[in-house]
Amino acid sequence: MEQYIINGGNPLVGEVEIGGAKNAALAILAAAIMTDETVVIDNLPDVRDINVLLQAIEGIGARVERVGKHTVKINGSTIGELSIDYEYIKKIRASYYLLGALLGKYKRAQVALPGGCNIGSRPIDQHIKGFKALGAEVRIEFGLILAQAEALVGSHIYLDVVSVGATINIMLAAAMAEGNTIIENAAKEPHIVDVANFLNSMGANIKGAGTDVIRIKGVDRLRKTEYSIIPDQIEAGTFMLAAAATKGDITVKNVIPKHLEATTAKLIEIGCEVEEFDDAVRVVASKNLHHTNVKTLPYPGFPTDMQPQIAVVLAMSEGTSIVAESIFENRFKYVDELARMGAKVKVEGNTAIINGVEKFTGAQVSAPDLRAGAALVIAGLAAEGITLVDDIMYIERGYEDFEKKLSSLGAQIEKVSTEKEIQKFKLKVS
Ligand SMILES: CC(=O)N[C@H]1[C@@H](OP(=O)(O)OP(=O)(O)OC[C@H]2O[C@@H](n3ccc(=O)[nH]c3=O)[C@H](O)[C@@H]2O)O[C@H](CO)[C@@H](O)[C@@H]1O
Ligand SMILES: C=C(OP(=O)(O)O)C(=O)O
Repeated sequence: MEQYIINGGNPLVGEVEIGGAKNAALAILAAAIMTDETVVIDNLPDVRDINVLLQAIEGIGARVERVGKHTVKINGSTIGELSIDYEYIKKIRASYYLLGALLGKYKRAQVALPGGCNIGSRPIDQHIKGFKALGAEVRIEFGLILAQAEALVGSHIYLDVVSVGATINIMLAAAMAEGNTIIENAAKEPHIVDVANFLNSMGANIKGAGTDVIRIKGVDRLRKTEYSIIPDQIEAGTFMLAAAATKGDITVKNVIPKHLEATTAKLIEIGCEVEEFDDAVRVVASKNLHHTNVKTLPYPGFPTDMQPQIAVVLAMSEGTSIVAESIFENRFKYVDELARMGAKVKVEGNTAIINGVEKFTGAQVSAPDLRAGAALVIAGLAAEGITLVDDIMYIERGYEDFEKKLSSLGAQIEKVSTEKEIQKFKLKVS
C-alpha cells in the first residue's frame, strides 16, 4: 500500500502550476457524450476520479482517446449501453452525471447509486425531483437508479437545497428537453458556470449559470466543440494553505483569483499577506498566525472542500478558532488523526473548536477522505519530524502529482510502498 512520507518543518517557497478543476471536468466529460460528434477537452487533470469516469464512458461504448496527459477526445456516437457498471460507480460520486447526460440524450439511463467520499449521507433526492419534473419516471431498485422518459419536457424546478450535483444534472438532462427549464435556488459554484459554458459551446442555450436562477432553452442537438477546463480552485486553495502552514511563500499560478476569494479573505484575517495577479496569487506567511472563525457555505461562501485544510492551519494558529461545517455532517474525521500530531480540536456536532498549538510533531496518520487527506499532508509538512500518511488513494482522487508539486516547493515528501523505501527516506533526511 502506498503512503506519503514527509519530513516536515521546511517553509514551502516557489511557484506551483494548478491543473484543471476535477469537479468541473467530471461533469464536462459526462456532458461530452451528449453529442455524436467528437469533443476535445483540454486542461483535464490527470487524477484517479477522472480516469475512472473515462473508463466508465469507454465501458458504455464511447470512443475515448487520450492525447497527452491533459487532453482527451470523446466521441459518443458509438454508445451501445445505457447502464453503468457498479465497479465504476462505487469509486466516484460524479458517476451520477452520466444519469443526466444519458437521460438527456437517449431518454433512458441506469446507474448504480453513487459512491465518492464518505463525508455525509449525500442523498440525491433533488436530482431525482428534477428528472421527474422534466417528465422522467425514476425508480430505485436493487441499488440502481433507473430513469426513463417518452420525452423530456422543460419545467420550473425549485431546489429545496442548494446542490452542485443536482444543478448540473438537471442542466444536463434539460439541455435537449422540449421547451424551457428554469432551475431556481441553483448552486453558483465556478464549475456550474464552466459546465454551462461547455454545453453552450456545444450549441446548448443556457443562461444565468453563476446566479441562483438558471434558464435553459432546450435544443434539438448538441455538436462538436473544443474546450479548456477552468483551474481547480480547491487544488489552488490547498497550496495557499500549505504556504500558511509552513510559514512559506508560494505563488499559485494558473488560477482565477476571484474563485479563491473566500480562502484569500481567511488567510488575510489570520495574518498572511496575499497578493493577487491576473492569473496567480502569492501567499506569504511571515508573521505568527492567529485565530478566526470559518463557516462552510455554498459558493461564494467558504468551500466545504477546503474545510479540513483551513482547520489544520488554525490548529497551529494562536488562540481559539471555531469551524462550522454546514454542508456535510461527517467531515471532521481527520480530527482524531490530527490529535496524533499534537492538535487540540474538539468536535461538537457540526462545529470544531480549535485551540491553536505552537507546533505539530510527526506521526503515522490515515487519510479518511480526499480533502482530509490533503489536510493531513499539510499538517505533516508543518510538523517537526517524520509523518507517514496512509490511504493516499483518496488524495490521488483529486490531486495530480501532489508530492512532486510539493517537492518542487522544497518539501521533503515521497511516495513510498515498502519499509526499505521508508528507511531510505529517513536516512536521506537525517
Ligand atoms: C463531484 C463533486 O463535484 N463533488 C462536490 C459536490 O458534491 P455534491 O454534488 O454531492 O454536493 P451537493 O452540492 O449536491 O450537496 C450539498 C448539500 O445538499 C445535500 N443534498 C444534495 C443533493 C440532493 O439531492 N439532496 C441533498 O440533500 C447534500 O447532502 C449536502 O448537504 O459539491 C460539494 C459541495 O460543494 C463538494 O463538497 C463536492 O466536492
Ligand atoms: C468530496 C469531494 O469529492 P466527491 O464529491 O467526488 O466525493 C471533493 O472533491 O472534495
